Amino acid sequence: MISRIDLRGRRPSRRELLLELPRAELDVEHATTTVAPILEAVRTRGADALRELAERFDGVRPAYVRVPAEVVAGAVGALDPQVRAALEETIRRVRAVHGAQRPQDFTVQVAPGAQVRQRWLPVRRVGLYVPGGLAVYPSSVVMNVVAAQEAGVTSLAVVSPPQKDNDGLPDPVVLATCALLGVDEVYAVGGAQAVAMLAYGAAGSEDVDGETLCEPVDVITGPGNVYVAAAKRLVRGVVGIDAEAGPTEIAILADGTADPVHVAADLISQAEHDPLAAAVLVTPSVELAGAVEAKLVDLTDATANRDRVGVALRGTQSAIVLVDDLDAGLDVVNAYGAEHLEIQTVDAAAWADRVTSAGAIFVGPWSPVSLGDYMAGSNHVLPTGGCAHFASGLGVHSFLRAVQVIEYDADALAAVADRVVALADAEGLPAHGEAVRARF
Ligand SMILES: NC(=O)c1ccc[n+]([C@@H]2O[C@H](COP(=O)([O-])OP(=O)(O)OC[C@H]3O[C@@H](n4cnc5c(N)ncnc54)[C@H](O)[C@@H]3O)[C@@H](O)[C@H]2O)c1
Ligand SMILES: N[C@H](CO)Cc1c[nH]c[nH+]1
Ligand SMILES: [Zn+2]
Repeated sequence: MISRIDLRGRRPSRRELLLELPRAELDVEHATTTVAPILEAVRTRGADALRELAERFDGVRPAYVRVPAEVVAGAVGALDPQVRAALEETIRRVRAVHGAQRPQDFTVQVAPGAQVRQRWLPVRRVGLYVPGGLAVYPSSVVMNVVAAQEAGVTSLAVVSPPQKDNDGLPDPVVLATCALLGVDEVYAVGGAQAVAMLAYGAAGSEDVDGETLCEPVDVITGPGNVYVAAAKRLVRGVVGIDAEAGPTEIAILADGTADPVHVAADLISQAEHDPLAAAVLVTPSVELAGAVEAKLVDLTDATANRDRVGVALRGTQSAIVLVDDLDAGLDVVNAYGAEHLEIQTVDAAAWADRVTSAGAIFVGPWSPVSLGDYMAGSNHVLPTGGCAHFASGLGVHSFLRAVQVIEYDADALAAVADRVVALADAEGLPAHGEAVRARF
């Protein structure tokens, strides 16, 4: 079912690897043509367009576009106690890790009386996307909200698609998780239309035409399908966005010591997200490759989302890549830049230290990706499609800006006045120098 790519006997360059490695055929650029009219409809027609788009894409007309605060708060009462306990532990761990992420302000005295300070400021208001198409994601509420709260953001709006089986409200556990985190601004809006509403704001409350339904935000974060990714690409510049976090990817670098059942189970765990999800095993062990192939067949047959898993594993985005040794395997995973990379080898931590590109790295046999999805304390909103080569996963930094504050006294300015004038003249901008001279 899963294809093989055999790189044994040769050491492809990075350029060749990028051509040969499997990758989801996800055309975000093409999807922008589908979503551009959706953005325009929401920008110009607000709540009316949101209700129509929900009917068209989610199959339900939501009773409320903005979920009433009492409905959000009331969802906690209906939570299964075990799910509530699990959510509370997740929140505790994610908060502990994200609380430690806040960068320090600093002041540098560059000369006597001359100082430059750097302050980190949270953005004013954020829009947090929580997917809800093929599956629902209360855990993504935690990842988005806790990161924003730990950055110091005070105005948070959560959006998630209306669910047919919840009267057009978002998933009940999503609502309850918002309430547990103290968020009461929640919208039953999904897909590109949610991104548009957050970026441009929207008018048209439940019963008063023209009244503001949603104020625009400064930053939009969160994972989603190709339409969500395309909409985020289109509104970048109107608002800030995080890295593209599209269909899930897992790569595993494993040697002959890895347990084939663990490797196969971990590949399947991420393949169940989406028919476009990518599962890639990189190994020098032909025995492991064969055993994993066999286990993939057995475990896929037995799993609930077998149809999605089967499509994802057979797709051109998934493969078992055979290499000569772990050094060659490291070249492969570094060129691939997976959203999630597991290292299941002897001396796993040492191999992990040599990884240069991955959204998150899971080290050794006891750190599966699904631990990170829910409970590790790390963030599960991670860059996909090779974006890990230049972008980080979601974190406190996603909601912060650095502002430099410059303060010189008279002597400190006088000490460099001639130098400023020299540079201003060299650039043909003498008024810059005159602005300094005018002070003396
Ligand atoms: N990278 C990460 O950090 C991360 C984390 C969690 C989930 N994910 C990924 O997020 C994705 C979630 O996708 P999903 O579909 O389940 O939920 P989603 O909420 O992203 O998408 C559902 C929405 O898509 C829109 N839509 C559906 N078909 C459309 C069409 N033909 N035209 C325009 N809009 C359309 C609808 O408005 C619907 O509300 C999965 O691919 C999953 O792997 C990624
Ligand atoms: N694996 C997903 C990130 O790509 C996150 C997730 C949430 N729930 C389950 N999994
Ligand atoms: Zn997952």
